[in-house]
Amino acid sequence: MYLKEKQRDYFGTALSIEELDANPLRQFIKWYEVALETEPFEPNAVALATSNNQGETKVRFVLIKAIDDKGFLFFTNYSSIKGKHLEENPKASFACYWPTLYRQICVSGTCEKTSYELSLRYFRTRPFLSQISAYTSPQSQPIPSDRTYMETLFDQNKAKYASLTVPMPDNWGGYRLIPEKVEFWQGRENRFHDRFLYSKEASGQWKIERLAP
Ligand SMILES: Cc1cc2nc3c(=O)[nH]c(=O)nc-3n(C[C@H](O)[C@H](O)[C@H](O)COP(=O)(O)O)c2cc1C
Repeated sequence: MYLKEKQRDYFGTALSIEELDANPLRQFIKWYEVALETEPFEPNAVALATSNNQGETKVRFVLIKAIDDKGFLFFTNYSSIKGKHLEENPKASFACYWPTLYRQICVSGTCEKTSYELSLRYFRTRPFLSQISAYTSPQSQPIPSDRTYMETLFDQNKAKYASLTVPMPDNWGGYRLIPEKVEFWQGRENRFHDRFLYSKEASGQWKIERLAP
């Protein structure tokens, strides 16, 4: 059965090599700032793909919380499936799609854990109840099917830490995805898109190539 679609043509404006920043992280930020204005929800949501050393793969969404001069930062539970995958195989990719702009960005590279200090600094910026949630949840572990089990734990921890600092769990923190390839995709009319791929060369320089749509 074919799916009913809400298909549309893409009317993005031309993207040329001249307007691209030499650094893909800066180019990402340039596009992100536009997406912040046009996307109704969470332009920092990206589909993150990981795999283990058996070749099993999984993709799921995370929020990119920061970009520094090395890469893209997201935060999670290190005992989750992504955490276990990245322990075995630090290679990962993510893609984001900004429909209002007809734009996609695909990033692949290698993940490293952020420092304890950086993870803690971010953990402390989270609202109290989000800290309680991270503290309470053994993310991605099977738990009793009745939701009251987690809600009881949540309420107990909320009461326990009401006037205390919530400890950041030992297995919670950030990853930095250090890019090796970054592709900027601008949807154009008749599926005749503009695509530019940045590849990191051994010298550390970025090479930029146009790809066929
Ligand atoms: C829009 C969106 C953003 C999300 N952001 C995060 C995030 O930043 N960190 C996180 O651990 N999970 C986030 N999640 C939940 C993950 O998709 C996933 O369910 C969870 O991390 C467990 O994944 P894993 O077992 O594959 O590691 C988000 C989900 C959605 C839909």
